[in-house]
This record gives sequence, structure tokens and C-alpha cells, in this order.
Amino acid sequence: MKLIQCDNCSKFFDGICAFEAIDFSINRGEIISLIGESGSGKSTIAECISGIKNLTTGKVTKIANLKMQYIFQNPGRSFNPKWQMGKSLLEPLKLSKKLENSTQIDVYLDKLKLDKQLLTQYPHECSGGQKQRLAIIRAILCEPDLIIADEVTSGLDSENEQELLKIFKEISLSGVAILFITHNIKTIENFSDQVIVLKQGKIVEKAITKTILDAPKQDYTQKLLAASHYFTSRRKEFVRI
Ligand SMILES: Nc1ncnc2c1ncn2[C@@H]1O[C@H](COP(=O)(O)OP(=O)(O)OP(=O)(O)O)[C@@H](O)[C@H]1O
Repeated sequence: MKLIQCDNCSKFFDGICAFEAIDFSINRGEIISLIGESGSGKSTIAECISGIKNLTTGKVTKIANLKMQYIFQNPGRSFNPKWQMGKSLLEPLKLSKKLENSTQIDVYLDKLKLDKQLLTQYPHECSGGQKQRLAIIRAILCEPDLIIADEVTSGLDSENEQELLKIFKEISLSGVAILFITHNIKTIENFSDQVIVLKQGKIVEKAITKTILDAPKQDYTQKLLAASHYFTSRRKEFVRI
């Protein structure tokens, strides 16, 4: 079942293109990775899909009452500085009438190696990685249809990164779709279903993850994989630059 469909979407800032002629859809339970070099338009696409920013042209069609959670690249943006973290986790659950899910907070704190004590701390008393993990827990407990995860693993160590990918995979199997924006191409292997490759605001390649990783068609994609050391560490036979 399709949750979101983007048709011929474009965004310009004062005439400068952030992305152009973008078409794709996200189905229930699907994990789509959005990759591309810095400035290729990944975050702006995510922000336009979520309604944080308006499209310049094109259309995003969503199912009725789509519940979406956006996890920002910068976890500092995610919390009210005057609230203890526990309150920041509970308030959206109250609003979305999912307060019963608060019993799972401890389970996720444990999975993501966070001390319960953090719930009594304020954002300025938490590290970036701790805030990021708490933002992720909050998003999951709201039981959204779609999570937009913008570079959410960048502040995490590899153990937490692996645990997070496992959690995302589990919730996707229960029907949550994930738009996963990343620079770290190694994270998408055995994780995402499809990959969209962006270059200067345009989709240059879109395919199932295995195809993109094993047989990228575009030079640009090959260079992205090489730059992330994907080829050099895992597929020496593909090294071309
Ligand atoms: N508010 C803004 N005003 C003007 N230009 C912007 C604005 N936001 C983004 N852009 C431009 O749009 C383009 C796409 O930016 P975007 O942040 O979406 O890229 P990105 O792929 O997410 O980059 P990164 O990986 O570095 O986060 C860039 O050229 C950027 O400079």
C-alpha cells in the first residue's frame, strides 16, 4: 500500500535549484535510502515531503491521516530546552493518545544503551548521541506510518548504529516505512529495500539496494560507493578509482 507519492517535485531557493523533477513513492513497511553527496538535495526533499518546507512545483500525495515522524540530523533541534528529557518523550505520546507505549521507554533505553537517569536531565546536559537516540525512541513510540530519519546514525558509535538499524528493520517488518538519509553507505547493506541516488538535485539511479551496491549503473554512484569505502572494504573487484 502506497503511503506517499511524489510527482514531478521541485524546490528552488531564489531561483537556485535544490532538487528538480523528483518522482518516487514510499510503500507501507518499506525502507528507502536516499544517498548523494553533500548538497545534492536529500534533506530538502525530506523537508518538503514532511511539509516543513513547501515545494516550488509538483505534488506530494499522502494517504489520509498519515502519521509521520521526522528525526532531524541535528538532535539539538528536537527538544524543548526547558523540559527534562522524560517530559519530552511523554508529551507527544499524550498528544497522540499512545501513553500506554511509555512502558516501552525502558526497553528502548536498554537496547540503545542509555541510562534511565537521562530522563531527568535537560537537553544541554545530554550529549548529541544521547539526544539523537532519545529522539529516535520518541519517534518510534508514537507509532507513525512513516519515519523520516535524516543522518540519524552519524553521531552514534558502531554498536549503537547496529542496534538502531536492527530496531528500524524490526519496526519496518511491522509496517512502519522509513526514509533513511545517509552518507554512510555501509549502513544500507542488508537494511534498506530500495536506494535513490541523488546528484545535484536529480535522481540519477533508483533500484533495489542489492542492485545499487553490486552493479551500480552510473559513474556517480560508483564514486559515491568508493568514497564511502564500500568497494574498498567489501568489494575489491569493483574498485575503479
Ligand atoms: N534555506 C535554504 N536557502 C537557500 N538554499 C538552500 C536552503 N536549504 C538548502 N539549500 C540548498 O539546497 C541544496 C540542497 O541542500 P540539502 O541540505 O537538501 O542537501 P543535502 O543533500 O541534504 O546535504 P547534506 O548531505 O550536506 O546535508 C544545497 O545547494 C543547499 O545549499
